[in-house]
Amino acid sequence: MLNLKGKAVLIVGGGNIAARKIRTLQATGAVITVISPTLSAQIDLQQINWVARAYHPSDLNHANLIFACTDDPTINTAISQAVHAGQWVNNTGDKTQSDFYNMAVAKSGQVTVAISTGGRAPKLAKRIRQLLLLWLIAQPWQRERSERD
Ligand SMILES: C[C@@]1(CC(=O)O)c2cc3[nH]c(cc4nc(cc5[nH]c(cc(n2)[C@H]1CCC(=O)O)[C@@](C)(CC(=O)O)[C@@H]5CCC(=O)O)C(CC(=O)O)=C4CCC(=O)O)c(CCC(=O)O)c3CC(=O)O
Ligand SMILES: NC(=O)C1=CN([C@@H]2O[C@H](COP(=O)(O)OP(=O)(O)OC[C@H]3O[C@@H](n4cnc5c(N)ncnc54)[C@H](O)[C@@H]3O)[C@@H](O)[C@H]2O)C=CC1
Repeated sequence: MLNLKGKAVLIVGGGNIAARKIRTLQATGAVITVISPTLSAQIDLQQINWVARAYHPSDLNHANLIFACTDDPTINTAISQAVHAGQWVNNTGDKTQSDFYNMAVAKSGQVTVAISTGGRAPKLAKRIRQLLLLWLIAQPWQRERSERD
């Protein structure tokens, strides 16, 4: 639960995983910059600043939060190692090189439930999220709330 409104978030790489991270970040009001020679069709150009080239270490300047999402483990590692004091990095290909990582989030009405497997089984976290969401939607407080609203 980070408040990322107005924070500078840098995403290196513009593929499938970047697209997923961007979907989650969009709702937070973060200012998102993507550095990548290519961009997945799943990424909405209106929601990000796209710099269409390969990563350069100076790209890290001024970023609050960094996601290394390229398909090149050498680049992802270089990014993890180059972050400055006070910056937090998520190497999406290697949790041992990450200051933080992401949880699966089930949100319904006022309730948010986040699931972590400590990086051991992300697919299981996704499955649990899907089941939890079905359960959450069926709870009486959701109906009471929509009757009140
Ligand atoms: C450490 C972490 C870092 C981070 O990304 O923050 C991480 C790391 C890795 N994930 C890998 C694989 C997959 N990850 C997913 C899905 C999700 N992964 C997410 C989080 C995290 N993934 C963090 C730990 C979370 C935890 O504690 O469990 C979720 C929950 C949230 C999100 O991404 O925002 C999101 C569910 C979204 C949802 O709820 O829908 C799927 C399924 C799919 O894509 O459908 C697969 C295919 C699995 C398969 O096929 O078995 C690999 C192997 C890469 C490779 O080598 O191929 C690594 C690398 C490694 O293990 O270090
Ligand atoms: N954390 C997670 O949930 C998961 C993480 N992964 C990791 O994510 C990595 C990326 O996976 P995908 O997005 O599916 O790959 P992808 O092939 O769809 O995208 C890779 C992107 O990186 C860009 N790129 C490559 N070299 C670059 C450079 N030097 N500078 C800037 N951008 C560069 C490419 O242009 C492309 O846009 C995988 O290699 C794997 O390590 C994979 C599955 C799940």
